Amino acid sequence: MRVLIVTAVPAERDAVVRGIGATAPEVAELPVPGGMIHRLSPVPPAGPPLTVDVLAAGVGPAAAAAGTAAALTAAAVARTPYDLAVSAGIGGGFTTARPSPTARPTAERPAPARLGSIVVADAIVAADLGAETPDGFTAVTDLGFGTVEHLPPAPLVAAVAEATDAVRGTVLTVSTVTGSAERAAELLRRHPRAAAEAMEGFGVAEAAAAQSVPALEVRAISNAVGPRDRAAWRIGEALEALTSTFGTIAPLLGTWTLDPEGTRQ
Ligand SMILES: O=C(O)c1cccc(C(=O)CC[C@H]2O[C@@H](n3cnc4c(=O)[nH]cnc43)[C@H](O)[C@@H]2O)c1
Repeated sequence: MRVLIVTAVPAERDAVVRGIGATAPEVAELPVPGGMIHRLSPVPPAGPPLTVDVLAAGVGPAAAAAGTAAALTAAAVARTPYDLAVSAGIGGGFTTARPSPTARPTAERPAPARLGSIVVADAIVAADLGAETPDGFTAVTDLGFGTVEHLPPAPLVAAVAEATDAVRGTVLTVSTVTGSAERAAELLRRHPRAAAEAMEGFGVAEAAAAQSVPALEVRAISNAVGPRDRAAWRIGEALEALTSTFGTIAPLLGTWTLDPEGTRQ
């Protein structure tokens, strides 16, 4: 089982590597076109050996897609394809339980994603891929092309969320970080199940889908989605949460396709 984890920046990559490295020392640094992979070999509780490669591919969906595609293609050409691609890093959390103070709470909304908590995406959604029209935002899919959503494997989402006590919900991918209460409310109105926002998940998932590789997104919440308040960011705490989460889930990443006897489904 081979897993590719893609972060935006080296600080996130190092946080993930520290977490996995607690039980599996880094074994190699390998160049791929445009980047450097850090390779680890955690021991899975069952099933075949596990190789986890971690790559910092840059900020934003385009850099994430380019880095992911390069790593996936290099592995496929070497006849050692990846079984899973994971977008990981810090993110903004939707910390309110409803789209606006006047909106009725719905059973659909995930729990609020508080600072330092973990969000696992059960849907990875491109939130600003579309067109502005007189009637408001229209997604590319409503214009008749492309896709705006990728769904990670449900058994893997459940296993990771249960092991880490994470919030499960939609993680939005945006090219512009939300900076106002109005924009946050608009995103929640369009995506009532949104738990977090970041800038890379859809890029990783789109590149993975192009090669029929499943994708997952894991975000540690560093700030609330909404009005800009740099003093309130908790990047250090979020990176620590990322480390602890990947220490916990690394072995699981190799087992989600196994049946109860430990053989591949
Ligand atoms: O300048 C700002 O107001 C601002 C607010 C939050 C984040 C940023 C970044 O430039 C970080 C981008 C980087 O981190 C991820 N991230 C973290 N928080 C968020 C967020 O609230 N919305 C979107 N992305 C976020 C993102 O995935 C990037 O890798 C600046």
